[in-house]
Amino acid sequence: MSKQTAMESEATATTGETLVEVRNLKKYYEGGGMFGGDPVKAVDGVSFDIQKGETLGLVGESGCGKTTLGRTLVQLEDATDGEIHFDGRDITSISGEELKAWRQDTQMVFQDPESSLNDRMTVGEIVREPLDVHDWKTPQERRARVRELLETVGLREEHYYRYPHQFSGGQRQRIGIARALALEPDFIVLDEPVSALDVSVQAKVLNLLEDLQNEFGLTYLFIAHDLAVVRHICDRVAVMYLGNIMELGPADDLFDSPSNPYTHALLSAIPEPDPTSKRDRITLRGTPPSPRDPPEGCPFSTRCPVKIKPEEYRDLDDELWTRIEVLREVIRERSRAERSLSDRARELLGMETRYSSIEEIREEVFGDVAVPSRVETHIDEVADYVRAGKEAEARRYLFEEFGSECDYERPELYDVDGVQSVSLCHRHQSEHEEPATVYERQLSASGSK
Ligand SMILES: Nc1ncnc2c1ncn2[C@@H]1O[C@H](COP(=O)(O)OP(=O)(O)OP(=O)(O)O)[C@@H](O)[C@H]1O
Repeated sequence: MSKQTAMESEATATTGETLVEVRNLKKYYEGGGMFGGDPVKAVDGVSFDIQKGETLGLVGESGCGKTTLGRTLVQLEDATDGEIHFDGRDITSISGEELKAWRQDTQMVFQDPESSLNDRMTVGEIVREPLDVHDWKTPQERRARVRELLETVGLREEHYYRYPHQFSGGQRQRIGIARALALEPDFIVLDEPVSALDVSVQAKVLNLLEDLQNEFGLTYLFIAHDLAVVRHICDRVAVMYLGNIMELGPADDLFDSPSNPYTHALLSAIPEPDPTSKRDRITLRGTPPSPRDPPEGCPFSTRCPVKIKPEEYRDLDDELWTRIEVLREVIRERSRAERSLSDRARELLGMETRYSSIEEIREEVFGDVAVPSRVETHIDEVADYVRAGKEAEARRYLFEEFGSECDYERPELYDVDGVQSVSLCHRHQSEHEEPATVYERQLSASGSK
């Protein structure tokens, strides 16, 4: 398995002509409130290319940064750092008239056709607005263009003077698509374009999007939750977690043989259409960390079921290792939670608070497993810190004692499956077992119990 930088691996990810090149893109939202606080790292250094005419899918759990990435690509948000090249030009550094001219080439279609269309404007006015803003040709030509666009998306001429609320969800989404097409863009970000629609209508809108792509040579970034839809419509798929792209590859390869531990987990959560088929389900513990306080190493390290153990604990039983990880997660959650003044007061007075004592946590986590003394002494230390109210120190202690490269080193993107797919995981280094191998072993062990 060859190790590459993100730039190198993405440059070779696909063959065709490149339209969009994204390099180490970051979008941070500065902390609000009186004291500022840490920024929300919504997009935290992503690199990828989009080829002309392709549909790149972007998937991941709610809050992982998909919409922010889409909005930043079309410059509805300013990038905090990094570069976005369109046809070779870095558009993060343009402004004024140049930016306005470039905006014609890129559009965004939003999830909710209910709220994204202005109900006080007629359909004709909504679709015509971008033409007016850009002073496109003459008023007569604009009207003719709108009529043509309505027909292109399967609406009728008489719809011109109606209002959005007079249409169904599917028809409203067609209005949004007609508006996005008005200035003949090259690139469209589709942000959950069919999620709000009935299943029967979803297929029609997806077919329309595919037809439009073929007719006008459009390039799409398709953001979605529904993995079945993504597999159907996308050429390649990028999997996002906590502001990072964990894996990117051709749709069929990624769905049939995922490389990244997070992709394995995400795909295992898809309901199986055939009830007799037995697919192993991977349950992830805990919740994703706050994007204000992401892990230092791999973004997925706090929840990864196949995380690399540090050298000195490689012989430890998997079950005990999982419990140590659970303890780390509990302490992390506690150090993250804001304790109210009344909680602090009750604690100082020795009264019951909503926080379990470290003794209770210990009993719950390690009560039914044998803990060797070389581990126990460290848990004792951690308990002392927690009793003294020093959760941050307890967390640090656990990090230093039980952390591995997954905790303290950010992985590179590695080539997996030849040159088409890349995955962000230390396990792709030759000295480690591949994620799929470890998952298989874990699943066969749990099956034989
Ligand atoms: N304007 C903003 N100010 C501060 N934080 C924001 C802002 N917009 C988004 N975020 C935060 O950035 C992170 C990424 O949000 P984003 O909406 O991009 O995720 P998403 O993957 O699109 O989620 P969903 O699937 O629910 O739409 C979240 O933690 C979100 O709370």
